[in-house]
Amino acid sequence: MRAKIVFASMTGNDEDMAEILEEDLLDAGLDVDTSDVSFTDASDYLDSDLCVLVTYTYGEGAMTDELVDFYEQLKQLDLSGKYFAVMGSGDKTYKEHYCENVFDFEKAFLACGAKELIAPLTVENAPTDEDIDRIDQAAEELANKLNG
Ligand SMILES: Cc1cc2nc3c(=O)[nH]c(=O)nc-3n(C[C@H](O)[C@H](O)[C@H](O)COP(=O)(O)O)c2cc1C
Repeated sequence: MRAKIVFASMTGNDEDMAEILEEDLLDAGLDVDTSDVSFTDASDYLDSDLCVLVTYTYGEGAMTDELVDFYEQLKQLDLSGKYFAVMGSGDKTYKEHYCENVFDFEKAFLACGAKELIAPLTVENAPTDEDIDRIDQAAEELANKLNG
């Protein structure tokens, strides 16, 4: 099974999350490729069974240019038969905009026909030990569902 993880990160929190997930999925025996959204075309997901997006949210949910480009590419894809998961870091002081881009991408993947394997995983700012445990558990759930 192949997993493609794409991350968007300005200050490193989402990159850290993506790296933790990558290690977990590799340990679970998946073939994993991880890349920065700025250097990735959404069509790269077409080579994978599991499509993952890990993203920040800035500007009260308005997407940054790098995210808009990727989002527009994603919306053109037919991902039926594939699985996806979304996660990301935000800050609850932004209230209704907390991790908004994570949920924007969840909707986009669903519209592309992909099947969601786990609930969106959100983290406040830098992942704590508890958050890392949650990412580990999410990876285990993903691997079990993919292999089951
Ligand atoms: C100017 C600015 C705007 C932000 N806007 C939001 C927001 O709308 N919603 C949210 O959940 N977090 C918001 N955040 C918090 C970041 O998403 C959070 O710090 C996240 O961990 C950054 O991830 P990164 O380290 O991967 O870039 C904002 C942070 C800054 C500095």
